[in-house]
Amino acid sequence: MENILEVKNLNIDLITEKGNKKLIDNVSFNVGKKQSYGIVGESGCGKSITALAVMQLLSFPLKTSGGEINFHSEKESVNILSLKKNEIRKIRGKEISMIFQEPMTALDPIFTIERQIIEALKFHTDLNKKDMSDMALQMLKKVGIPRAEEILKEYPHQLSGGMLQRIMIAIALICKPKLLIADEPTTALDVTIQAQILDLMNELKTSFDTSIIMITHDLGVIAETCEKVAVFYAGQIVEETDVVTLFHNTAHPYTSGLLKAVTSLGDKSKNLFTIPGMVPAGGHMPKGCRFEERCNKKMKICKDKSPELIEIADGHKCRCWLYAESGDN
Ligand SMILES: Nc1ncnc2c1ncn2[C@@H]1O[C@H](COP(=O)(O)OP(=O)(O)OP(=O)(O)O)[C@@H](O)[C@H]1O
Repeated sequence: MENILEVKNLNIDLITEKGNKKLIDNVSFNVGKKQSYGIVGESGCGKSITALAVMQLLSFPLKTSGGEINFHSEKESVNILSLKKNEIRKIRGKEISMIFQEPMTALDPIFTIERQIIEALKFHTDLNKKDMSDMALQMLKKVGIPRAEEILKEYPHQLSGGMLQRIMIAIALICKPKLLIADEPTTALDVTIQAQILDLMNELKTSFDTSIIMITHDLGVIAETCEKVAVFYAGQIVEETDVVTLFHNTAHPYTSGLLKAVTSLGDKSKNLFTIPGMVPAGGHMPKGCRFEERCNKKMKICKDKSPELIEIADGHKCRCWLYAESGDN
């Protein structure tokens, strides 16, 4: 499979008066053309800042401190990290779009829905006003908005959270981007609306041939939408594989913990399972495995030495001493 995005040894630092703290540590992954790639992990693992780096949207006190983010459009291949501001603007919103968790804060309360949808068209195309309005209308219909003509003239506060998220998707897709990054797109919504939005994204992915990076803390969302998954923990990838293997042949104890937490939600006879402890904060990483303190399979070596991300089976990578030859007690 050809790749649309190749992230190589990405490092992101937090700049502080006492020096820089590494928040993302040598993260590498590839997203295939037309593929849905999931990034999953608890809050604070570095999912969102990785996505912001792909859009070149990190701002002080965060900065990329190494690596490459190679984006392969139809026309050319570019390293996003080396693009100037005017160059990334041509890609952002056109070739790569992003949907955020909170549509209400991402939309501007003082502009109509129509104005917000055609903003990207104005910037990236030479279409006249009538054609832009027609496209906005068609797009609203595509994302399942009823009374689309009327809604175009309305303002964000007049619409429900589910409707606003559909509008965010319409804005993100209006220029037919090759890559769509969805950062917790359903977290703020009711469960039934969540399912509708995920169905819609799956449908649109097929009709627009878009690759998707789905960022979530919810393995249920991953199961519904993704083909390949990276599990993030404390600024590193700890497991990467196809979605079926992730659920049926789980390797990393952290992934097992996340899965156990989801399955215990559906079983009323059991207490809710949570992984004990917390994700270590950036700049305070332990010397050994970052998950060691919380791990129910830890060995002596885990405290002393950090494991590498290695291929444990075809296309299945894991960062855990359980799978390394030298991982004896
Ligand atoms: N603007 C910022 N200033 C300082 N630290 C930040 C900033 N943004 C993120 N961080 C830190 O970077 C780390 C990763 O944050 P990030 O938001 O990427 O996590 P996440 O996995 O996406 O979690 P969430 O789902 O809560 O957003 C965290 O330790 C967070 O505190």
